[in-house]
Amino acid sequence: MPTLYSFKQKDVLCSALGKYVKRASRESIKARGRFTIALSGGSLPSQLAQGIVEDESIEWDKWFVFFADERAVPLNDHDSNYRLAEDALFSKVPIPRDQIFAIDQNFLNDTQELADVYEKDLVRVFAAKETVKIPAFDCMLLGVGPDGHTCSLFPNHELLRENIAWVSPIEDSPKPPPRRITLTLTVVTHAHNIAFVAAGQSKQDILVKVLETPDEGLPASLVNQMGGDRVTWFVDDEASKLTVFPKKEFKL
Ligand SMILES: O=C(O)[C@H](O)[C@@H](O)[C@H](O)[C@H](O)COP(=O)(O)O
Repeated sequence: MPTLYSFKQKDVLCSALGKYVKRASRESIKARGRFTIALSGGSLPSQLAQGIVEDESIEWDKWFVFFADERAVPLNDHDSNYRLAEDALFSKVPIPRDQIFAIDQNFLNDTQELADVYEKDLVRVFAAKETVKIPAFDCMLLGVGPDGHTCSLFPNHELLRENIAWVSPIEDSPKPPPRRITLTLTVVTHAHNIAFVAAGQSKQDILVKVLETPDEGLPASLVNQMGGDRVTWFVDDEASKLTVFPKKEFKL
């Protein structure tokens, strides 16, 4: 069963998220010598940054950063998830540039190629598909949309059934921009630690659906079910106002 933490104030939420990520980083580096993390877009990069940028104990040189999803746009475009993360995080901490995996700008016109080339980056870091059937990220950081989408996995989309590719293209995202790439559900749910972050009134209804009526098969519910106790929700009291799902007290 997932863990739900709800915080009165957004800055306390961010600092708790930061503690969670720092612990995952410490434990992964101790166990495997590095920390592999996938970031989403939306408000997540700045929420994460608030909780970690000032921490001097983080071993940034051991971080390998991927994107849970990315829009097929130039890296300096306002729609780029990379740009969000660059502004909020990468520009402020010394993660080695060659350990930050952005999409390849040469393939923006062909989302299948864009996804395949990005998958090759995963293969380089996690080893070949023949050796590692599914890459296991140390930490997967996700947002959730009001429709229950997460990454670029949208409700009722055929992509939810993809179980061979690690990275898939999508050309018809209901949320603009339509052309994107995304980690597949298989990869997302295989991570050691999976965290959702949701804040504000606009998340009230979707939290009730995802946490209380998982049978609707929404992408965020599927991650919740498949990830089980590896899934942690960081929400604010505004977002969790309507849910009766049991909340835990945050202690780390
Ligand atoms: O690619 C996208 O369309 C966004 O990145 C999206 O997936 C985002 O993660 C959610 O909509 C939640 O965003 P917020 O947490 O900012 O509400």
